[in-house]
Amino acid sequence: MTGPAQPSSAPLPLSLVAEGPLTGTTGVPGDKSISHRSLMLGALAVGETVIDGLLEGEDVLATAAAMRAMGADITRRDSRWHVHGVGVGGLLQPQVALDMGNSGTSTRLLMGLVASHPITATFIGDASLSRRPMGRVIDPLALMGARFAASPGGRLPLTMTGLCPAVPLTYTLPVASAQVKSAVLLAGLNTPGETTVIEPVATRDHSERMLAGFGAVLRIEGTAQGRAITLTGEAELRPQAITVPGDPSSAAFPMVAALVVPGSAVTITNVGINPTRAGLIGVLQAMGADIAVVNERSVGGEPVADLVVRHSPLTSIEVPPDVVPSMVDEFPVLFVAAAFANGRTVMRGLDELRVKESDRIAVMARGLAACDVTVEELPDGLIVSGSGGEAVGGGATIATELDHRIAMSFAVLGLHARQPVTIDDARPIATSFPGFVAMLQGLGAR
Ligand SMILES: O=C(O)C1=C[C@@H](OP(=O)(O)O)[C@@H](O)[C@H](O)C1
Ligand SMILES: C=C(OP(=O)(O)O)C(=O)O
Repeated sequence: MTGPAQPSSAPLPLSLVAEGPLTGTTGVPGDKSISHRSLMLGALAVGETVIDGLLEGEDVLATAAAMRAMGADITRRDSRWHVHGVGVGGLLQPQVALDMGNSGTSTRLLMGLVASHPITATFIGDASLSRRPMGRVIDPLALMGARFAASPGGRLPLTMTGLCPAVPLTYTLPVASAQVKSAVLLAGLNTPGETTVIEPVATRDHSERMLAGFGAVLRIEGTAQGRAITLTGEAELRPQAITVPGDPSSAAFPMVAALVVPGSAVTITNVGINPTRAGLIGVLQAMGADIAVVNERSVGGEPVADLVVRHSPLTSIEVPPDVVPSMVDEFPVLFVAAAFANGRTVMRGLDELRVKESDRIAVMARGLAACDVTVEELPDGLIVSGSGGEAVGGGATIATELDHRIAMSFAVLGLHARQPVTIDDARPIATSFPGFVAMLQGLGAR
């Protein structure tokens, strides 16, 4: 098996500054979670699925390449993506290793798909992805009958062979993870009988919404153990026309930038506000942020709104741990907002941040300290003592550790720092937010 894929180009240092307020209106690229799922389900429907607003980031392009390698026909024409699927049960044996790049979502969801097809697939990824735990999906998928040869610690590179027909399963999630939930449900699509996932804590529900939209039979019940999602297997999916809303996890960056740069007023249009994703808005509002959620509507079965964000004095709070799943990817940039708040912002229950593209608690704690922000790292969180709205020290070069959210978070911190903040490598930003720098420049950053 091959080792982690290496980036081909040279590191790209980045430093952004704001010499005045950020102003204007911007959109953000399509939702990454929804984009992955639209390609995967389109690839399992017979007929043509057309996708508008797909995120053309590297993570989603890795999913597209893998679905092509397993038989789907996926093309981009007239700024739309056209997917001709193979039908549930129709995935072909890939002839090459599936290169997942930096993307945990691609890897874990595709492992679910492979698990109930009679094919063997090898998954590889970059150095960051090759450190991330896959045991959390291997465990339930092995119970369904898939076989695995993984690298030590249940990591990539790994090769797996699916079982067809697979064994239906009732599985209670041991970690709050939409990726694990989705992997089991996707495996259930080509499995006879009913597959049930019970989640003690609700996680993002894009898979459930989209499976229902494609015509799968799905039942969702509240139980004493949590939310139980039951999928009837051997499903037939009908192709769809999908419009992908803007990604709230990407909108988080201009949102926090506008809050912390004095005098700013920014409108972010077409942002997904699915309650299982929108936790950051409420947390920032509880800190005193002036964020108006306007023009609420529904796009492709998902709630969407425009966000009008004005520079605001922020006050520290203790963030309730039960909001964590609804904003799990937004904590790095919330740490940045906290760096400008008045007082100590306490954030706990963040164990999952340690197994993302980087250890996001440790990497953020180190970088903030290097920029003269006082932080206290906890085993499961971070306490940030803010500046009360003043510019932070800055003046550091941040190691982004192949983590797009670390890179973007420190780019935002640098917008209100006395000395420039330099990101050692901006290339990871392209995994989720191509156009990030141009977006901030459009609002007045330099
Ligand atoms: O299902 C998804 O699309 C995602 C789920 C989350 O991961 P976990 O399931 O590991 O919490 C999130 O961090 C990731 O960016 C996308
Ligand atoms: C954790 C993330 O993504 P993934 O797990 O798909 O790599 C993220 O986008 O912040």
